Amino acid sequence: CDVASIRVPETLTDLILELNKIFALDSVNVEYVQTLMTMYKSNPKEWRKFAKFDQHRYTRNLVDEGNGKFNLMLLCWNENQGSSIHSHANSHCFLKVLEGSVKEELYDWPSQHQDLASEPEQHGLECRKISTFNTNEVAYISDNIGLHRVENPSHTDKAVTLHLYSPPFQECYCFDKMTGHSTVSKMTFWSKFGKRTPFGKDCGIGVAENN
Ligand SMILES: O=C(O)CCSS
Ligand SMILES: [Fe+2]
Repeated sequence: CDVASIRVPETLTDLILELNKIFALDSVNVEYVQTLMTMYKSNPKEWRKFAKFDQHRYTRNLVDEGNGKFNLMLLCWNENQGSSIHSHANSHCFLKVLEGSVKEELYDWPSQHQDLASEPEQHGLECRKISTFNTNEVAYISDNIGLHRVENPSHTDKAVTLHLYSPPFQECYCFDKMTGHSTVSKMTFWSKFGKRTPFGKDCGIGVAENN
């Protein structure tokens, strides 16, 4: 895409409006979306109202439902909080860092043909790449790229990330690193549009991991 022709989204509201326009179309231009999300310069004043932290696990806070075409959400990671290894339900997943930085571990899917005679630990998942994304940078993943695990590696600083999933999804697979076994994980929201959702229903992917 011709970067020069992209109108820079000055505010989070601009970005959301532009994303709604883009996803109203039939096909998704991943590079365009990634460029657009990168161009938005994070302004905490615009997203603070969605940023809710939990001492036990990272929180998922719904910001916009993209007219049914995507979910846009703010994830808040206290020090050393992270997700499990997970997939993305055949959807696009864009992740922009709004504050701090996050570490992404990329994994291959477990091989379909597990040699059942071999020991379970030989079915483990191999981390094929580790990346760090800093404020305003945007990561992209989809199931045909692989699985990943995201965490806030800092012992001193929080992290906030903006995630866009299209099509939206409510559950995904999360994987045990040692055995490669997967379970279905239902994903819910700690808050929606800035308001706390009914208590007890909030959970991210898999079990909270404090590294
Ligand atoms: O809880 C989630 O949506 C996964 C965060 S890393 S894409
Ligand atoms: Fe993810």
